[in-house]
Amino acid sequence: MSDTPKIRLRGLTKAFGSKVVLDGVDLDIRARHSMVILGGSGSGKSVTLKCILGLITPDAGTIEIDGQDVARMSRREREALNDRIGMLFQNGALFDSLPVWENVCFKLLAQRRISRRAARDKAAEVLAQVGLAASVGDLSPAELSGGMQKRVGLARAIAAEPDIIFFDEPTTGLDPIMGAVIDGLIVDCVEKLGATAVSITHDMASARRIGDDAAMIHKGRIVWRGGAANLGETGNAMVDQFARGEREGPIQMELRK
Ligand SMILES: Nc1ncnc2c1ncn2[C@@H]1O[C@H](COP(=O)(O)OP(=O)(O)OP(=O)(O)O)[C@@H](O)[C@H]1O
Repeated sequence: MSDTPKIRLRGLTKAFGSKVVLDGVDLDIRARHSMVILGGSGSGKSVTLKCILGLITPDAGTIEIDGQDVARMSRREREALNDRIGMLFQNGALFDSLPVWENVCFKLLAQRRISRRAARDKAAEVLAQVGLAASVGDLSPAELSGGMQKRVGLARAIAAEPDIIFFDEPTTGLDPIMGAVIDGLIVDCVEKLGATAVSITHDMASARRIGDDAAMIHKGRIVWRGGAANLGETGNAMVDQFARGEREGPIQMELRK
């Protein structure tokens, strides 16, 4: 079973009206590895993630997690799977009505896996991992800077020690040093927690730091897959143009409809 990918996508297709966004996405994501998904704006990265998360139902194709087709799961099985998934949303997506510590331990509290007293201690511990003082736990998310909100979002994503973690633009809006700190935490999630990480990023330095594997999506299809370390020098003209941010190359900017 060790060769079974953590996540296996085959022929994933999704259209919104007449607009085909995913056009047969095939992708294997290795267990306990970090995969970075690259692609231009509007290429279908977030829609792919939302399909895996069960937030969007694909029109066709299969999604297998640990070899199990998610479309065939009972509601209870799907819920159990979701409990094993952590997600860092692009904007943090914190609940403003709850203090930071409750945000961090939201899932553990909702599942009654932890008492409120223990949750405060757990929140302090996880906040320290992302470089925030325990006192931040008593603040409201509205009182935090964007970068702090991002770190709290990361703390929330890892607090329940998930098996799979999705990161949507984890370093956007952070200063370069904090970006490197967050990258280090993502690597730790994989190396220390044994999680499988899937990240969407436009930050190539970050992609090289956090990724074992990388895949590029273009016009709703995976057009390349390889190691993340050599992004920019892969020999694939499309990937290298994208990774180097060059205007000239096979990818032409299209007017957005
Ligand atoms: N719920 C939806 N209804 C209609 N169209 C949608 C919906 N979600 C996404 N789209 C469209 O699907 C296309 C792909 O969107 P997606 O969010 O996956 O892009 P992306 O690759 O993540 O881009 P970016 O890097 O800009 O975030 C876009 O054209 C978007 O407008």
